[in-house]
Amino acid sequence: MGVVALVPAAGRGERLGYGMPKALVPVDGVPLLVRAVRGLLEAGVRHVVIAAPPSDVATVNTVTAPLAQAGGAVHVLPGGAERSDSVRLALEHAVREIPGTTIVLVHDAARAFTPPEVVRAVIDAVAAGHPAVIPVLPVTDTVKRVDPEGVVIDTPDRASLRVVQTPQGFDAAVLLRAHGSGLHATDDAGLVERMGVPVVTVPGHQDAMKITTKFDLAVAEALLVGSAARGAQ
Ligand SMILES: Nc1ccn([C@@H]2O[C@H](COP(=O)(O)OP(=O)(O)OP(=O)(O)O)[C@@H](O)[C@H]2O)c(=O)n1
Ligand SMILES: C[C@](O)(CO)[C@H](O)COP(=O)(O)O
Repeated sequence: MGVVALVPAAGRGERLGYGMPKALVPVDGVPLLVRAVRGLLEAGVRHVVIAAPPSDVATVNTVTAPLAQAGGAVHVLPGGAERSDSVRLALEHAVREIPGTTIVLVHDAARAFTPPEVVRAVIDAVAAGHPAVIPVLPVTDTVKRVDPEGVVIDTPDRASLRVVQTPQGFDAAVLLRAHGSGLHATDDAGLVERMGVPVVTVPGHQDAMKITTKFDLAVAEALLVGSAARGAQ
């Protein structure tokens, strides 16, 4: 089973406003990207392809080199203008350069605290024969659809809604076809869905939240303090 993880990490992190690409922002001295890749390696992934901010490829190589020494192969290449471009570039690299790639995970560097159990659950479900697998959480707020003026259209039944996380896992050939389809979506499973391929869900985890804003970063720092305190008990 050849599992390769693609890590889109080329975003600018404008909403976080830290003055550097978000993937390199440290939490307790360790960049988000390093934490995300470490989680994948801990889950048993052996090849990780990182789409880095084009101006920071050398820095990303430097910060991730020690991870490769710890038993995984880490490949770094420049990402693209949009997240989907970064994923496509990393996918093309994986298919070209890593023989035997059969299962592909796509995992946001920004979801740096995703527990390895979530990664393993996604891999296991793809290995069991599902062509596309995503981790999800229930929606805890009431959600409304609104028109461009902000007037409510309706209230979808939240029992059928889910919040979607990463890693998203795919049969490699299916993901390659999805990225060559010319379709657009905000996540990789969205492309696969539009091709009519079934996408199944596994339970996500609150710690797999996407660090987007300063508030999210503060939550991540609190999570780390909490887990250090639990470890010391
Ligand atoms: N051109 C891009 C844009 C985003 N990403 C990655 O996709 C993931 C999800 O994107 P998001 O969290 O929205 O990050 P940013 O694009 O950096 O955020 P912002 O919109 O605030 O700049 C991140 O790991 C980000 O680095 C990427 O690889 N290439
Ligand atoms: C892939 C994703 O993290 C699933 O929730 C999300 O769609 C990424 O969205 P972004 O707007 O590119 O950050």
